[in-house]
Amino acid sequence: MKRFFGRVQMAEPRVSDAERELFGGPLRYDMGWSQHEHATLDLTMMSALRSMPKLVATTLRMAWHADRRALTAVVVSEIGQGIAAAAALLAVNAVMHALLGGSGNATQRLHALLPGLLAAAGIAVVNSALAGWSTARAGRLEPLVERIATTQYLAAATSVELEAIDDPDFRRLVDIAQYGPASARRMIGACVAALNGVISLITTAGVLTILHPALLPLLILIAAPRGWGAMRVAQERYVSVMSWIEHVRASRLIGNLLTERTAAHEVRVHGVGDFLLSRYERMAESAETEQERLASSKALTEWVAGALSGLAMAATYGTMFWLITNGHMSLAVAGTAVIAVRSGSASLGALVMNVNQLHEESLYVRDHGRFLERAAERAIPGGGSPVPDPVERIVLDQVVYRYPDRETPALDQVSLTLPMGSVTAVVGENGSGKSTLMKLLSGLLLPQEGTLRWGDAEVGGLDRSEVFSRVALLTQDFQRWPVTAAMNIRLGRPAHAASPEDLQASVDHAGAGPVVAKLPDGLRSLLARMFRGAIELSGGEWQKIGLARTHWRSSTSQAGSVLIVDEPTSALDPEAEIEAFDRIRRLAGPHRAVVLVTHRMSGVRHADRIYVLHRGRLAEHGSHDELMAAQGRYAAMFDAQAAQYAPIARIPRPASPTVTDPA
Ligand SMILES: Nc1ncnc2c1ncn2[C@@H]1O[C@H](COP(=O)(O)OP(=O)(O)OP(=O)(O)O)[C@@H](O)[C@H]1O
Repeated sequence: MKRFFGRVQMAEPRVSDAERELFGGPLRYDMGWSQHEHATLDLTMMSALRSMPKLVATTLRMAWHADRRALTAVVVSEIGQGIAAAAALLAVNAVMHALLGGSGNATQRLHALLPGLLAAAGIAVVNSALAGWSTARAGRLEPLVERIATTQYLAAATSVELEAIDDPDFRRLVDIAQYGPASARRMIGACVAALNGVISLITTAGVLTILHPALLPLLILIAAPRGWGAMRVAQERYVSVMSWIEHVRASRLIGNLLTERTAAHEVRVHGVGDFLLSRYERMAESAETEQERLASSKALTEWVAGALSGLAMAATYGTMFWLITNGHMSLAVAGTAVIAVRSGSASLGALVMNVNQLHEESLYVRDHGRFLERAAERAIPGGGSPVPDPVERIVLDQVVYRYPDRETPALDQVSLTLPMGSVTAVVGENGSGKSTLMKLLSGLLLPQEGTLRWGDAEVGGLDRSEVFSRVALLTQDFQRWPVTAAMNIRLGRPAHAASPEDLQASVDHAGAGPVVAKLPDGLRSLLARMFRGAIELSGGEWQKIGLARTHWRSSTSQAGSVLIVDEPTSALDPEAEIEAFDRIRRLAGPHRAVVLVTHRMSGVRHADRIYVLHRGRLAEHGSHDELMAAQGRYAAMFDAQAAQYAPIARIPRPASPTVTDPA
């Protein structure tokens, strides 16, 4: 009994050997479905029914905002279908009476049938027209709701502070909420179906009560086991999905790795392909065993539900037989009742399934709503004062910045000045805080202590979109947009319309002329390997396009701007690197400051001022000559790199390991 009526238990996940070998145990993604685990496992028929009105209201509100006329049409047509179903039953009743309860000869009886039959046929035509109307209007509503929800999601994701994007909890919410829009779309369909189910159930129940009051409880008795069966099967499926979601993800991860372009080299040369494929098969086999178990369990539950429903049906027919033989019910009413009971139990079964689906989808829609709320809390504030004009310098004073999940600050009491027209270099070992400093300078992060001022204005009080408009960024991992070469450059300032000819000066400045000349369609060539006919550039060629984009942004910026370049030459050959540093230096102008971050010491020696960071603190600063004379950290770094190019007197060879011959 407990097998069928007890609480559905979460099965202990069975980890395949392949998973243990690869991941050290089950992969546990802390996102998506697992967040719904408890909400979903709580799903009982009562809790699902209790939450029904709220869910329907949420969906209807969304649909109302999307297109109120389409929504009204759907509701009207669904109510119309319910009324048509009731009218059809009454027409059937009239036919039954004419057939079984009428008087006269056969011809007269057949004539008496005609009005009922004609009415039933007319109602069927109206009903199908209403169903078609509902389908067409719901077909408009569904994509509309999905589009609105997707736009809300994307707009919210792009409007938050960078700090939120770096926050793992927020990222998780971003991941989960992506399923919301599709669920909102499916909820419309489920809602319409549920509405249809409720209306036809009410009308059928009304007709049955008119026919005989005893028939309504009997209808419930027939439908209840099927409803229970549907709910039980759904619960078992949820629990299985919960238990197996991590394993499904693990095998999907392997599948992706096998086909990913970035892994293609090692998959082939290191023989990783065959190895991972065999693990994939073993993991898939254990998932198939679970599917088989689930199918058997479903078959058994449905059989029990069917048997109970059959017993209830027998009891119903028995009662009807008793009512007829004792003269409490006419044969005609009994005939109509049989049809009404059948259609009523089908409606109830479908309703249970739809409520079930509504509940499942609503979990994702709720996540979507939660994400929108959290994103609004963490959005970059709008408004603020304009950036002063002119700005003579940007000044950091005793700035401290600590990442949310870190104890030690990434930047600790850092002070520096960027005068317009100057080139400032920032150097330091890995993890010393250079990139964090660049994020602060570009307005992506705000100081937690100390001040950052554009002219006399504190950055926190400025209109951030104006600050961004004064910044040009070129980082090592700059975006390689899958669009044409021209658009790749123009996206440095997308709001500024430009023809490929307008971009030529930027191409020339970046030394990207030969790169563009090689492209089949010049600047109009598509740069994206995933599309047919597109071209893939090498890392160094991409960096030249990136530099052209930076030039385009700088050349279209207003007075008082800053150009931030972070490791811009890592993929360039030595000659191109020297040229690139020269071009970047030339971008400094009377109203533009350039900040350069690099590990290439040769690139910074011509900077006006060099700042050396060490473990988030400013270790020293000065010109190249001053810092070399000081013989501190900078001089040590510079000398270490220079030594690699010094003439080699004698290359010491490492001692060969002694190999003993076992023979
Ligand atoms: N998003 C982040 N969340 C948490 N900690 C971070 C984040 N980004 C950087 N850090 C930490 O802050 C410190 C400074 O990192 P940063 O990237 O600024 O150094 P860097 O000098 O640019 O290093 P590299 O030369 O390797 O690029 C490091 O300890 C790093 O682990």
